[in-house]
Parts: sequence; C-alpha cells; structure tokens
Amino acid sequence: MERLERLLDKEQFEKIRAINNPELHEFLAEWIEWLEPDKVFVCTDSEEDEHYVRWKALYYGEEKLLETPNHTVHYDNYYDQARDKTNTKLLVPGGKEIPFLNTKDRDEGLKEIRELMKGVMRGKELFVCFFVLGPKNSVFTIPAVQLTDSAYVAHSEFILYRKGYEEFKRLGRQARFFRFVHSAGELDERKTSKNLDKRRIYIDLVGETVYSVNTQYGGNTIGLKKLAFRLTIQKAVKEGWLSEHMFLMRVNGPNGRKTYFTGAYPSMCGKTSTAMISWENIVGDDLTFIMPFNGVARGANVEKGVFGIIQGVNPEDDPIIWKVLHSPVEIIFSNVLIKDGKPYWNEMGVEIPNEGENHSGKWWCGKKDKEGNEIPPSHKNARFTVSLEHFPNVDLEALEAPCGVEVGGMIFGGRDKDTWPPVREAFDWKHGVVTMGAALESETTAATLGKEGVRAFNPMAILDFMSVPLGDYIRNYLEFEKKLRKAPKIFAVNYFLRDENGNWLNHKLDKAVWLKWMELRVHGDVDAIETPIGYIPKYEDLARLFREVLDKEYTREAYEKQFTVRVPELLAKIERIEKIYREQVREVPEELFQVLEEERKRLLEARERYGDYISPFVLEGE
Ligand SMILES: Nc1nc2c(ncn2[C@@H]2O[C@H](COP(=O)(O)OP(=O)(O)OP(=O)(O)O)[C@@H](O)[C@H]2O)c(=O)[nH]1
Ligand SMILES: O=C([O-])CC(=O)C(=O)O
Ligand SMILES: [Mn+2]
Repeated sequence: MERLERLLDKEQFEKIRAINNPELHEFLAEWIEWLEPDKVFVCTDSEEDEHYVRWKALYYGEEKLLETPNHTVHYDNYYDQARDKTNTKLLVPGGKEIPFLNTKDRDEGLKEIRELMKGVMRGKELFVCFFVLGPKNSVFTIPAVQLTDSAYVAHSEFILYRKGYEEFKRLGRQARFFRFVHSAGELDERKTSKNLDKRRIYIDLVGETVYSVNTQYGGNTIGLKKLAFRLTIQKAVKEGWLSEHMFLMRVNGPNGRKTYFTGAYPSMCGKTSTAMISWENIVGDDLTFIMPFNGVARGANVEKGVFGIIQGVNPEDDPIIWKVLHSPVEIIFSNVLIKDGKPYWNEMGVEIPNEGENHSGKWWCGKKDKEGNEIPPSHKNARFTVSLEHFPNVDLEALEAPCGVEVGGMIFGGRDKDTWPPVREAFDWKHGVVTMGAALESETTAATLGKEGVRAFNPMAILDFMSVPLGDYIRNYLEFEKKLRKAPKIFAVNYFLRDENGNWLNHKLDKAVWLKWMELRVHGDVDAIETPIGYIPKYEDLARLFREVLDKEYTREAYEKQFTVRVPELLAKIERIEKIYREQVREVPEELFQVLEEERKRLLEARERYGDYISPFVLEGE
C-alpha cells in the first residue's frame, strides 16, 4: 500500500484502497513501477469513470468521432489487423512441447515480456479496469483486472464486459482473479502500434496472467476476450465443465416454445450471423460457458457485447445489425472506410465512395500496398463493437440469468466446400462430440494473420485458443455427458457448400430454416432420415419450413444436391482426422477411434449398396 500511495495520486489511491485484497495491491504496485506510466487512472463502476475512458480514447487520438452521435472509428496498424498466432504463446514450465499448442518456457517468456514492457508506458496514461466474465453474482462469474495504456482497449472492454469494481470490493481477499497487462507500445502518427516486430502475446497459465505488447487489434489485446479464453479453457477442463468458442441463442419453436442452442464455428465462419438471424433471439455471439447443474447443461454468455465482423453486413441479410449500426448508440467501428464522417465497408449492399480514410491511411480506389495487393475499402476483418443491450432481438433475461439457460442443442460447423451436408443430427453425444466436434475442419480466414482458404483441422472451432493437451480437452467433453441426466442434442451445419463451379449451394438466410428444423428435432417433433453420418431432414419438412420461414420455394433438386451423402469425401475426411489423432495428438481417448471406425464402416457398407454419391431420397425409401 505504501508503494501504491507513492505511485498514485490521492483520488486514484483511495479507489484501490477500497478493495481489500493484498494480492491485487502487490500486482498493481509491481506493474505500475515496472511500466512507468506518467499517470494512472483507476476505473470504478461509475458512469463518470467510463466517460473518462471514452473521452481519453478521443483525446489521445486512438479513436475519432463520426457524424452519428456516439459513433467513433479506430484504426489498427495495416499489419496488425488480425490475431497473431505465431507470436501468441502459452508459457509453461520447462517449455514442454504440446502438439498443436504454441508453447514457450515460462521463465524465458516472462523474462522476454518483462524486458519488452520495462518503462513502456513512459509518457502515457495507464488505465486500471475491473470487469467480470459471465453474468454477475453467479457461479459463472470470474473477476479480472486489466492494465492497459490503450484507452481504445479499455473503452472496448466497457462495451463488451460487465463492470467488476464493486465485485472486487465485495470479494475482498477471497477474489481469485485473472490479470491482463497490455501496452500498445510506441505509436506512429496515426496512433497505431509501431513496433510490430516486437509484438508478443504471452499467456502465463500458472499465474493466470496474460501479457500483450506492441499491438492494438482487439483479438490480441482485449484481455477478457480471447486472452482470458485460454485461461478459462484450462479452468474448465480442470473443473469438469465447458468453456467454448460458441454463440448462445434462443430458437423460437411452435406455441412460444423457447429452445437454446450453442454454436461453435471458427472465427469468421458464421457465429454472429447465425445468432443474429431475424426470427430468433441472441444471447451471445462468441464465448459461452456451459456447466452441469442438477443434471442439466446450462449455458451463459461470457460477454455482454459484440465485437463483430462488419464485412458483408447488408440491409437484406442482416437487418437487425444494419439498423443498430445506423442508430446513435455507442459503437466503435474499426478498420473501415470513412468519408465525410460516415463509415463504409466491403459488401455492404449500397454504393460506397471511391476515396476516404481507411486502415491503410488515405485511401483511393485501386490503391496498392507495399506487397502490390490492391487494398479494399475496409479490411476483411474490420469490426464493430457494440453492447448487446442495443439489439432489439437480445434475450436480456437469458443474458443476465445467474444460472444460465438450459442448452437444448449444440451445433458445430465450419467452412467446408465439399463434404458435410447443410445440417445433420448426431446419433448421440459421443457420435457428435467425435465426428462433428473433434473432427471439425474449416478453411482459414482473415481473422488470423497468414494464408486464407486453406482447409485446416480445427476441433470444436477452438484450436487457436487451446491451452491444454487436446486429448485432455476431448476426454473432458466425453465425460461431460456423464454429469447430465439429458445431454443436449448435437448437430453439425455447413453453410459453405459449393458446386463444381465454385458457386454457393445455399443462400445466407437458409440457416434460418436449419435452426427451425433443429429446434423441432430437439423436441422430437419431426422425423428424419438415417444416414451413415447421422440424421438428415426430410424434404417435405424443409420445403414446409422454407415456405413458412423464408416464403421461398425449396426444390427437390436443390435438396438432393445439398443433402447427397458424399462418401469419398467423407471417407477421406475420416482418414485425415484419424491420422492426426493417431500420429500427432497424445493420450487420445480410445472411444474417439471407435466412433470414427464405426462411421467408416457405415460409409463403406452404404457405398457397397448405393455407390459413391447417395441421394437422400434413396435412403429415405429404405
Ligand atoms: N456464403 C456464406 N457466408 C456466410 C454465411 N454466414 C455468414 N457468412 C459470412 O461469414 C463471415 C463472418 O461471419 P461471422 O458470423 O461474423 O463470424 P463469427 O463466427 O462470429 O466470427 P468471429 O467473431 O471471428 O469469432 C461474413 O463474411 C459472412 O458474410 C452463409 O450462410 N453463407
Ligand atoms: O478475437 C478476435 O479477434 C475476434 C474473434 O472473435 C475471433 O477471431 O474469433
Ligand atoms: Mn471469435
């Protein structure tokens, strides 16, 4: 406390003194001394403190005002537009190598990051912020403290997370909390991080602390988002629950029935677009905790806001997001095109100006970057940050429920051009966990730095964030069922099937129909066709739902093309997945291989009888 009294001015010191937690005091004193900020501001839960942070983001030039009240724009460096997987490392004692995890020796990592952070905040203001993960006063609640010299990062967190200062006060010495230390590092004249060669995101799994330096992009910096996610995955696997890269939504069934679904798709593969579908209600779009209570799986959103992809948001497909983005509520637009104080983005469905300012600085149509690539109006991974409370379709009761909501179904999906049908249901928990979750593959996207469009193994859409050995993670999933009286049904979707010419086989809104079908299946309201890879919808049910939901004719030809069982592709996939688990992953539960083997057998038998490409009508006739 004496050190803190020296480091903070009176008013800020009093705010910290009100929290009776010596561990927190020690952490703050140590890091404030080390980072050497010119000034420290401690955020309580007051409106006033939140306003201060918002104003500082403008004052320091990390955000600029737009024409619509409460709208601002923020830019990240042109080469700092996505998550940096290479420089994101898990610090583990001895630097133990774990397949698919990017690890580093803990002592070495801590030493390196401390050196990079020594005095990094000279001339800057440090914001000390308190938040919680999950709903307040609930079994899901995890307190966290964030230190950052970026008012933009702090501002984003106020939009995305529940405030936690009072919670720290209430918990006092009992608080077990996560810690995040971030510095954007030296900034250039556009107020973007300059020393990208020294960009590091180090996750200390032992100390439950994450360090991030020389970067601003939200996925690398917003402590409570993907940085905390590595810590919660570890915690969940230790304690026997699930911490997942999933949306949480309510699908509205017949006669006012409410059924909640989670959905795990890799970054930029449709979580937000699904959770925002007009007929249903959103609870969360990115991170979900699922815990067993009295034999029931209950889910809660970790966050209370959306850091969503803006590319492709247009008035027809995303009317709700579109409306919110055009209303005067608090929004941060990042890495979009600005002209005359208005934001524009790729594929927004209206005409956009041919010059302005964007993530590359001054921009004009045809401008090229250093590598000779043409720069689009906005970055593919440009995003908007907004609180869920502003969405007319939010299920507020579910969002704040201290015990979460009962999960009726869990969906897995990815970018797959040629293998999986648009929707199918697993035979049981094990079948779903293995062939839909653990076997998930998806093409890489612009949400991470590096090449796009490469098919990659991405179990449970979570591989980028995995912080425990994959075998342990899968075992925890398989065992989770034993804690339940009734397990959620598991489904797999594929929005990204293409024909021989590369055209999409489905429209973006078709997912509305798949959701309604899954809702009916959870309650056993419709029959389905048994195939070697699970249950698929009957044509008649889909045709009716297409008419009811989308007012569209769904042809038998479209159905047959989309739901054909593609045996060669499915067998090749099993080969790939089995090889990965046999050769690269350690201590894989034997059940995984059994389930894959059973699926292979079913496919081989079906091929014997019906050939390589099996029409759903043929299977239905059986
Ligand atoms: N072809 C096609 N594209 C889709 C569909 N649904 C979503 N997309 C595209 O997928 C991209 C992003 O999807 P989001 O829903 O924002 O991604 P997310 O899963 O929430 O991703 P993160 O926030 O990165 O975790 C956008 O470019 C959409 O246009 C679909 O049904 N078909
Ligand atoms: O964390 C981020 O940068 C945004 C996101 O949701 C993802 O990449 O999955
Ligand atoms: Mn995500």
